[in-house]
Amino acid sequence: MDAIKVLILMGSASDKPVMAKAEAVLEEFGVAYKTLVRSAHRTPEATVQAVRDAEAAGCQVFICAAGMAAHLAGVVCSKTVRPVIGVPIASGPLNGEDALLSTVMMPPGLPVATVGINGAKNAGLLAVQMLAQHDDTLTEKLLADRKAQAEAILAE
Ligand SMILES: Nc1c(C(=O)O)ncn1[C@@H]1O[C@H](COP(=O)(O)O)[C@@H](O)[C@H]1O
Repeated sequence: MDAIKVLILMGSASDKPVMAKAEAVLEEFGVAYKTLVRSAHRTPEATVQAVRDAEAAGCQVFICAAGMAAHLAGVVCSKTVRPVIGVPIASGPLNGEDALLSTVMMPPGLPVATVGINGAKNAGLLAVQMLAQHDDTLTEKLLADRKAQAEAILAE
């Protein structure tokens, strides 16, 4: 795996359209990332291997997206002490409420920073904010982004 700062994992290729918003944020901020489809349920060994490979490649933050019984973020969290951001995906008959609860309700000792249902954009921004703790250039870009958001509102 080439050097990366963020690994995006998603439980199914059907999650890709939502997760494109996280990829767009990382591209906008110039953060090196990789995206893989891996499932804690369907490909458990490959999921663990992806975490190991990503850490060896310098990964600092994991973003894990899954719908329905969303165990991917929790399993990744069990394999790393890097921050894990969980994105509950709206899929299946419960429209993401199942994924939200199964992602956010981690047992004490294993935190997953969970964004809203389909909150892929915020997951990307949160990853950038984590990386910005040790990167002044990213901090400046985040401040410019907040300013642009405020100006867009005030111009309406
Ligand atoms: N929740 C999980 C996990 C997991 O948690 O490991 N693996 C796949 N999935 C989710 O199942 C949903 C339906 O998947 P399919 O569309 O492939 O049937 C997807 O939203 C996926 O993230």
